[in-house]
Amino acid sequence: MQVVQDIAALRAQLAQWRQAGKTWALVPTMGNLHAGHLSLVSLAQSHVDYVVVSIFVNPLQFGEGEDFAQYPRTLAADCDQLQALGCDLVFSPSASELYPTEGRQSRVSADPLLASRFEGALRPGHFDGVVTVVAKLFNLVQPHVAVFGQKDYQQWRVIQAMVADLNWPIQLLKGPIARDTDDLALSSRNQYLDATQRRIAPQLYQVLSKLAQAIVATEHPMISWPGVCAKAQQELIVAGFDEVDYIAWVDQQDLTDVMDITKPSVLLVVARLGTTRLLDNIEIIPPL
Ligand SMILES: Nc1ncnc2c1ncn2[C@@H]1O[C@H](COP(=O)(O)OP(=O)(O)OP(=O)(O)O)[C@@H](O)[C@H]1O
Ligand SMILES: CC(C)(CO)[C@@H](O)C(=O)[O-]
Ligand code: BAL
Repeated sequence: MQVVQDIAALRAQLAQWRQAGKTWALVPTMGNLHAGHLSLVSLAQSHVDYVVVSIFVNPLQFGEGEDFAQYPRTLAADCDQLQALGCDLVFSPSASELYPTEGRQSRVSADPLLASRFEGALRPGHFDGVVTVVAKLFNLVQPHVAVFGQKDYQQWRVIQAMVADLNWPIQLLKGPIARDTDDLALSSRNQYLDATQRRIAPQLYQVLSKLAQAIVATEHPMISWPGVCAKAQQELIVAGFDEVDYIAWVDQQDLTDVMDITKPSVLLVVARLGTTRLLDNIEIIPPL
């Protein structure tokens, strides 16, 4: 497995693969890899000849007062895991390699319809930062396939829309949410939790699952939704969460509110334990 920091070395390797008629996938990450990331690499490996994993904590997608400085950076351990899995290339540029122009930077705008609610509302500028770095990575790596996780559902939709809107010839794959044994969605930020918070955290998925079951079992979910949503919110607070940022039931495509199960929808939830925000979601497929 090659580990390259600079764009020239990356391009030299890609040129060889291109000349040999090979296909490759990109799995973009911010590092501190866990089994969720590794599952995306395995998914990528089943579709192409070679897999590139990028590891870059992107300053553009962090807001004022967010955890950019403290975000865990564990490159050596990440590379060990990727090597064991048979990954072919790790691209881990410095910030100055990816953003060499001090003080100015052209940006890609995320679709405002998809990006203005939920994470976009709570983290202004976040999705413009995400799509800008993903666009740069796509231009640099020119992958045939790119893989993202369902855990960051809104991010998935925003990137899917960008790829379609800007006509990138890239096949996108969505990897399912990898969970711990107690069903907590794996996330690098889980390590910010203390022991008490970690015991509370799995309630997020338990409450969300009950909410999904209630929707599927109800004849007129639109009537019961405000009540069951408020109840779920209350259950999270009683379980020990400090705040519920949002619980939403939205269309899988345009992320607007839905009121029945005739179209594919998704339940999104974000709740806080202390300052740590935990994301989770469950897709609801219409009955046949
Ligand atoms: N539990 C998971 N299962 C599957 N994919 C995941 C999981 N967690 C993250 N991913 C995906 O891995 C990719 C890189 O995400 P990232 O490096 O931000 O990891 P993370 O664990 O989500 O970190 P953070 O705690 O910062 O949200 C994204 O496409 C993300 O959706
Ligand atoms: C897609 C991504 C790697 C862009 O920095 C990041 O938002 C993430 O890790 O989900
Ligand atoms: N996994 C999403 C990236 C972020 O929170 O910045």
